[in-house]
Amino acid sequence: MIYVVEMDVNIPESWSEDKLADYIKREQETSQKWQKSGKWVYLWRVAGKYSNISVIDAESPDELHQIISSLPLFPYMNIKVTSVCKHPNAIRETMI
Ligand SMILES: O=C(O)C[C@H]1C=CC(=O)O1
Repeated sequence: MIYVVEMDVNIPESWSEDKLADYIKREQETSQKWQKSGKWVYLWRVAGKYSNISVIDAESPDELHQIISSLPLFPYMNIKVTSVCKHPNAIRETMI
């Protein structure tokens, strides 16, 4: 199943630079692990916002939740998930 996921990140103002750098480093390691697995297919920055739009190819809603909630910044995100399927007029055979 293909999911389009928008993640808005809200970093608490009280965090030190060191704490933020630690989270960002672990966030990178985790998201790149999923990207290398092939399940996290696209990761784009939303221009002008601390947000991303991602395309995740997960087997089920449970697996999607496992992927997203493994991110260290997960507790600090507002997340919108849209499940998509092939459009009947799409000329490409594959969705991704
Ligand atoms: O920076 C972000 O958008 C948050 C986060 C989600 C994936 C990733 O690598 O970082």
